[in-house]
Amino acid sequence: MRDGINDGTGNRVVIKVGTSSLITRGEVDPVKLDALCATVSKGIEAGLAPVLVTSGAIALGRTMHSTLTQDTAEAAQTAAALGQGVLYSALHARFAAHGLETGQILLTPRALVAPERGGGVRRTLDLMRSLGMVPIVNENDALGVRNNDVLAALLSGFIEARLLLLLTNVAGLYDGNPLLGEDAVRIAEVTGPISEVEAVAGGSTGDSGTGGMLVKLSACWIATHAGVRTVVADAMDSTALVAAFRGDEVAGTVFPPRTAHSAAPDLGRLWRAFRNPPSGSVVCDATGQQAIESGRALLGGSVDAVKGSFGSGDVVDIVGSDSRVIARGSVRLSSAEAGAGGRPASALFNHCDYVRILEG
Ligand SMILES: N[C@@H](CCC(=O)OP(=O)(O)O)C(=O)O
Repeated sequence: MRDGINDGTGNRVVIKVGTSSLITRGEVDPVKLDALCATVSKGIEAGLAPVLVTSGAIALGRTMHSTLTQDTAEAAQTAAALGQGVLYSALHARFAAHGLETGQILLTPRALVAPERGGGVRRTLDLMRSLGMVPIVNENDALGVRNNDVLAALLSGFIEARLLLLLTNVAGLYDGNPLLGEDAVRIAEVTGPISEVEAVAGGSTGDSGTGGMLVKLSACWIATHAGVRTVVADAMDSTALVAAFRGDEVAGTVFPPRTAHSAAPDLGRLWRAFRNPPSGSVVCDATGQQAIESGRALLGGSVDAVKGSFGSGDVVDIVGSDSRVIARGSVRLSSAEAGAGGRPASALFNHCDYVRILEG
């Protein structure tokens, strides 16, 4: 039963807040933090059970040591090691002032996509929820700095959330960059083909987080293909959570689920297919298209053309002869191997490791 606001399972929501919506000039911003506390408090008053995913550790840590401004993975990881404690103590103290008890969980995508690792995470979240605590999640950056939007999307599928709310410093997806004063129009709802939406977002660098809007879309595709409604909204709008949950008008962008909610979405497959924007594409013939539509292996013999340059393990689109993207996945063969002209007989994807693209 997923319909009632207070039915025990249907009230779960994941709220992700980006660096730009918590940190100003290298410090936790009290005004932004209060806006987040107000969002969460209003959600709890309305009967929701929020899990928070917050960024900001790297930005905080970089200001603590001059060498940590370097653009290297280890500088970011060390900055996160310094900044995480400061970030969490600020969150813990301010939430406590709002009467909310919090607890910190550091995760990686792998902990959510591998069933043998997820049990402890699930039990921790369940107990925290039953004790009325707000879990505050961040990526365990020492194990690899990736992207918290994607982590939050995986978490929303993992807990079968009713809503993923991505809070940022622009109120949704625009067809330009409103922060640069461009005459940009907000897109209220995204139901069209994902490649068209990405083409719009590619020119929209409105969000100042690590990945910008294009990477945020990767998270939207993971969550909506796991059956979770996703909304991108302005972090300062503390009414957005409850409005988005109720399906009321929100000053943001709504991504309706692209599949019926599945009790056990294949999060590993969704992660591999959508963790990055695609590096290229393969155009397949009618036989290949039929194989994809029935979930079978796409053989090299069905590839008519290869576009872009990609390596084994990269994300690529599978395009039908009508130029429509029909699937996306983590490819086994590089672009050189797939397009060598010899039309290799072997499968392009390990274990049919692609996700069929579903329109909203
Ligand atoms: N774990 C990192 C998150 C990095 C990240 O994804 O940042 P953002 O794009 O601002 O959500 C941190 O706390 O800084």
